[in-house]
Amino acid sequence: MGSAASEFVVVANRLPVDLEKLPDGNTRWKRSPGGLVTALEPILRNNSGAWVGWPGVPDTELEPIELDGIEMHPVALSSKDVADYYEGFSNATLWPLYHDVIVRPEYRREWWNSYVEVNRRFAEATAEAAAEGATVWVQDYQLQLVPKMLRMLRPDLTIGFFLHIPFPPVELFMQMPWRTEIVEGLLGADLIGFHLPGGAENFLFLARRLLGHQTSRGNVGVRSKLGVVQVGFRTVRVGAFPISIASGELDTAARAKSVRDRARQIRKELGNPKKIMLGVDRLDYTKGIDVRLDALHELIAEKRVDPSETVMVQLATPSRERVESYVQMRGEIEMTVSRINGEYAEVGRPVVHYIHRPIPRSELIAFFVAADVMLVTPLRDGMNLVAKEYVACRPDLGGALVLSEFTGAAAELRQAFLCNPHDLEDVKDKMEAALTQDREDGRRHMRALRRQVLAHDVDRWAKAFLTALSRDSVAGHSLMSTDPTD
Ligand SMILES: O=P(O)(O)OC[C@H]1O[C@H](O[C@H]2O[C@H](CO)[C@@H](O)[C@H](O)[C@H]2O)[C@H](O)[C@@H](O)[C@@H]1O
Ligand SMILES: Nc1ccn([C@@H]2O[C@H](COP(=O)(O)OP(=O)(O)O)[C@@H](O)[C@H]2O)c(=O)n1
Repeated sequence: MGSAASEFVVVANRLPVDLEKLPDGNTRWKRSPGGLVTALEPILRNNSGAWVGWPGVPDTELEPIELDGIEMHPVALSSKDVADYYEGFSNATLWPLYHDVIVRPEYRREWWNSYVEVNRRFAEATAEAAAEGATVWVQDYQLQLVPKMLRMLRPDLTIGFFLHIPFPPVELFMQMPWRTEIVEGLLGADLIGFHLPGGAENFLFLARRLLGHQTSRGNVGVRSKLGVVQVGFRTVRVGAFPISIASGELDTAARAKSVRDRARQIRKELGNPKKIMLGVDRLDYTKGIDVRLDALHELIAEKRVDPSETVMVQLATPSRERVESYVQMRGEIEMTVSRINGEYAEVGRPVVHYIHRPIPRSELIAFFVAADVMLVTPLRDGMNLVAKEYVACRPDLGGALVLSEFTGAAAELRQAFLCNPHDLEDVKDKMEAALTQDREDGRRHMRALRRQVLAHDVDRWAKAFLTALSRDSVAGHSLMSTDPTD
């Protein structure tokens, strides 16, 4: 442990910034993709601490570096680690298994071995970075073994773990050949957080049935009524903490004149259509981009949507581009975009505008402000921050949100046009209803949605989790204790 060791350490697969190697041989840092970084970056920026993570490029050893007030501790991954631990076990085994087996998970021993080895490297790097008695917050499915490994290296630490994706139903989790090791790995934490009570309850059941631990029974609450697992003399607590966004910052940004001007300009560049529909996602098969495209295609064919008045913009950040299921899905989505445009576009006036590259944050906010209908249609999603970002960007009370019931966000955003992404007729009906909603009804719904998103921001999420974690370390709870953290 060095003298500059930190009292608060976040550990995540990625650093909040990726190192980019430029063609001229120079390097620069750019924002990493995904909602985990969106949520945690402002928290660490505002509370000094360290972040342990991979800098996003393989075979690169870097010294710790301070960026934007955060002490970054890069963990190096070789090209083979990236193939086996990141693309393999994390994103071709765990990701599909935890997202309801939308594609078939692959169980390969060499990927598992790499997962164990890389988790050990993260645990060792964290043990180095953390001060005596520090609080460490481990993030997500890529690092489920770290809590136990870290506890063995540093029993003095308080360790929290948060899972950003759904925790699957027990019957699906039981497929996992290394299911015992994963549950044991997580139980190294003092507090394990999930987005929703259902995930926490699934985990409690496994701790009881698979490992034979005594656990609390009954329902887990939202930010309250934690579950408990007794692991020898240690008590591990389990809870539901739905993540959110820096909603106040986005609300302010969306009110800026420059953003509103840009939103108007976007409308003009799109040909001033009557209605703009928007999708914003990493290009991932869980996000249901194909679902919304198919729904639009049929709505146009059935003459329920007029392609001369309505356009759709799909902003898709490249993601996990070498994983086979992602390669295949990209091909299918691009084919559908071409088919819709081939059948219904006019020269210079596409129906679907598709952008497959990251776009700057300010530009994204302007798109949220410009869009009449936001399409969030995942087949399964842990939370989905995009839905909350859209709502935060609508202080004008305009716009409408079509939201899949299979997102974590749907548990909170009840005033959206909720749809079942497995039922195309339902998606079509909700898209049509959102496009044709009465202005006053729309304002009423948006006001209710905004109340939820502005009141429950990412600071509140972090505070709820960290308060529960610190109480846990001091109080030493008994098996059946419940302890509201709100
Ligand atoms: O790091 P990548 O492989 O490029 O993936 C990006 C992130 O995707 C996932 O995000 C999840 O976290 C969000 C915030 O809690 C949540 O809203 C969303 O539903 C999840 O899918 C992944 O969990 C992260 O680890 C990745 O960094
Ligand atoms: N083209 C895009 C798509 C998403 N994003 C951001 O990436 C994050 C996605 O978070 P999310 O929780 O909805 O989903 P994941 O990608 O984390 O699964 C949001 O903060 C989006 O604003 C972006 O900046 N540009």
